[in-house]
Amino acid sequence: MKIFSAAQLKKADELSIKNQNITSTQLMERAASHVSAEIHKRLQNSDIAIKIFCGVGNNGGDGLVIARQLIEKGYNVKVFVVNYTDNRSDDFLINYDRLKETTNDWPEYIKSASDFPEIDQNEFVIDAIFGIGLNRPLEGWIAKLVDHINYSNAFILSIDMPSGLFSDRIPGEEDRVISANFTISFQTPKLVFFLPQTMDFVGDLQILDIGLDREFLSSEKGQAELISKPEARLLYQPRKSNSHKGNYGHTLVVGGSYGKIGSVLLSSKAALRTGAGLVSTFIPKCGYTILQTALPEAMVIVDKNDEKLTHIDHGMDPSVICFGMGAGKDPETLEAFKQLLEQTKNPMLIDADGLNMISEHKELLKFLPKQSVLTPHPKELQRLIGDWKDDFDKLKKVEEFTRNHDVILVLKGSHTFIFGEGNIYINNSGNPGMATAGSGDVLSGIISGLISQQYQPLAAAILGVYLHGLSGDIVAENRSYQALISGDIAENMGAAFQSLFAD
Ligand SMILES: NC(=O)C1=CN([C@@H]2O[C@H](COP(=O)(O)OP(=O)(O)OC[C@H]3O[C@@H](n4cnc5c(N)ncnc54)[C@H](O)[C@@H]3O)[C@@H](O)[C@H]2O)[C@@H](O)CC1
Ligand SMILES: [K+]
Repeated sequence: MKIFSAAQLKKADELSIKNQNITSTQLMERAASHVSAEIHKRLQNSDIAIKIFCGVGNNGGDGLVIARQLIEKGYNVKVFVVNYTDNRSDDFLINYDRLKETTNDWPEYIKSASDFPEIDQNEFVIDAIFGIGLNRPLEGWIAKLVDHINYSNAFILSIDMPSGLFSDRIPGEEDRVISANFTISFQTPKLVFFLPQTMDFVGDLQILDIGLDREFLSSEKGQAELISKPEARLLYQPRKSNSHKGNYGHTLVVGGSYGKIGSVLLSSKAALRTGAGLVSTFIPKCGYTILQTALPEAMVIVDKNDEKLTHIDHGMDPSVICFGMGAGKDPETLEAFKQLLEQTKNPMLIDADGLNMISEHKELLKFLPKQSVLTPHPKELQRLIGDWKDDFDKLKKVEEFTRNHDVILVLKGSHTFIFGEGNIYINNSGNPGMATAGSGDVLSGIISGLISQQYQPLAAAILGVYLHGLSGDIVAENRSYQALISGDIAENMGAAFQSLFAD
């Protein structure tokens, strides 16, 4: 699903009105009807007290339509107009009149802090104060109203965006933003819903298709693309029945040091479970018995050194090399890594200490094979590209980095971002249980396993990240977030592949 800016959404809005020959009031009615139907489905005629806070623009207009429709269904609704200006949007005014025709309990006006209603924690608050039209931080009593709502502990549903959240910048530390439990957003998600600095304001997220212009939505380039099952499924390459292991490539996993052989084991197992035809490992001698015993499907070649990598003479022609897990940063390992980079022409996957060595020796960047996949977590990224001002600045800097070095970058996080070929992809699978040791090693193995099966590196990164999260979701469902360990993610890749096509 594409993610559009506020300006693009406004354009989609206008085009829909024109091409579908409807009025903006009709579009608002359609959008808000989807929301009230959703609320009705979940509340099931409950008699919970609903307080709807409406701004005086179109987000407030949505709130008025939702209020009218819920009142018509018999819900206990009280409407408050957050009167931040005397200028009302046309659709606000039309729906204000319609609401007054529906109920004798007219909206109350909030013009200062003395007008704030009490909000009980057992009530249900709908936040329709500001949407994508927000253009400056909230001030004065409006900022205080946001605190008042947030501190009530009532359940908060935000319409389109949590009020106070900008669609194109990070709020300042003093800025007030509604902390929603749930956000229902129109047509496409907004980029800020997925950025680490702003995602917590959003709560659970639901996107409602309000029928905006299809042609525009499909032809317009988005700011980013959200990867859920339908998008991931499109990347999948079926296996031919007439094939042999040679068709699925050879992944060479290089890494490990004394005490850290498990990382190589996890990556190798994940590559095999993802479908790599052959997996070999190159590790220090101390890991030989461990690997041969724990993973008999993998071949093992050992370094001359017992405890660390010093000379990576693999003597093979692998489809992809997955480097860095548990490798450490010993000077001899650094030298061996440098030689490996110089010798390798195929795209590589570089993780963990591979990334750290590059960060400390930036001259290595020029030896990176084109289209290699780098998989940093935020700290590793910071070492690699330096500091950033905020999450928007980070996106810009990573895009520049991937362009300058012709690489794919997978920025791991609760929503993992994948950067490549001028685009940003945001992963929508996975769960907090996956914040566990070795989870990244498994991801490296999965992506390498896909590259070895001739997926393009970018496609391998996007699909690999999605499958990794999906497998983690399947494990968490059976085992809980707490009990999930990274080996489970590798073990459950089969269920993840099956789930990709389950519905
Ligand atoms: N596809 C779409 O774009 C649709 C949009 N609709 C709704 O319309 C909303 C956008 O409506 P508007 O453009 O009227 O904007 P908003 O309702 O978000 O904001 C209203 C106005 O408030 C003023 N304002 C901004 N920041 C302020 C601040 N800090 N303090 C005081 N005043 C401030 C601005 O003049 C702004 O235009 C969407 O979020 C959505 O809820 C829906 O009705 C249907 C379809
Ligand atoms: K809102």
